[in-house]
Amino acid sequence: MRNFIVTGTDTEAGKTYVSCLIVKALRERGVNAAGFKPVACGDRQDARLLREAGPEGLTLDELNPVFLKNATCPYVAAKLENTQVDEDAIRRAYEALAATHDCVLVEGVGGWEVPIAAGRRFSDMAADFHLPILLVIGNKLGAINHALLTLDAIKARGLECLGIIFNNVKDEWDTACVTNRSMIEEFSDVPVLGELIHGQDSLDVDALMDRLG
Ligand SMILES: Nc1ncnc2c1ncn2[C@@H]1O[C@H](COP(=O)(O)OP(=O)(O)OP(=O)(O)O)[C@@H](O)[C@H]1O
Ligand SMILES: C[C@H](N)[C@H](N)CCCCCC(=O)O
Ligand SMILES: [Mg+2]
Repeated sequence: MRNFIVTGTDTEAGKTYVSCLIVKALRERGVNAAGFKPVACGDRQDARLLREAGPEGLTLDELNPVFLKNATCPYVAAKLENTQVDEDAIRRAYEALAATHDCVLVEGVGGWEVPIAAGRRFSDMAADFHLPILLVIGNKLGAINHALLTLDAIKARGLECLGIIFNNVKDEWDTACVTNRSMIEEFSDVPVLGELIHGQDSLDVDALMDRLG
């Protein structure tokens, strides 16, 4: 099964929340899936949650090769520590995980165009991985713009967008939250592979698995 990258319309869109449900669901279907967090900023909670969802025995460092202490974009966080994001370390850790698992889910950091180094964005690193992309839309007023911009940016890099997961982070149903999905479906040709309500603790991954092949 193909590895893939999970990006989001923004930080806090629910990339980790959705990724953990996906890893769990794939593993329940017998796919030896594991989550990977190349870069964590501020804390390693994403990596801990992905480790909990995945196979036994992975260390945090195997699953999260770069951890920076400041809760900012990786480029700023690295500058504040007089260091740089070590993309070679990321690549080595990813290859090691990919060599021992059927499917590696790579969780991004913040949104698609987040700076990770001078002249480098997360999207540049994603393009170098050349993996298909799953977009998590944090459903709220403003998500349409963020989603269409992200989808256009993914396409502009010649990368495949597997599909969209609509994620209702909060238990709020204003007009925007109710109508956003129809707008995205009308203005984009990327399939919606699932929708999560607030607090949902399982995700049907059949449509995603079909897309992953
Ligand atoms: N469907 C949901 N139901 C309940 N809580 C949710 C849902 N989606 C996200 N959350 C919560 O919202 C917060 C942000 O979600 P999450 O950490 O997954 O975002 P993220 O996109 O991974 O952020 P980051 O850019 O920091 O990686 C978390 O506390 C998470 O538990
Ligand atoms: C620290 C936070 N949890 C994320 N990991 C990083 C978010 C970076 C956002 C940068 C930006 O788009 O302004
Ligand atoms: Mg996260």
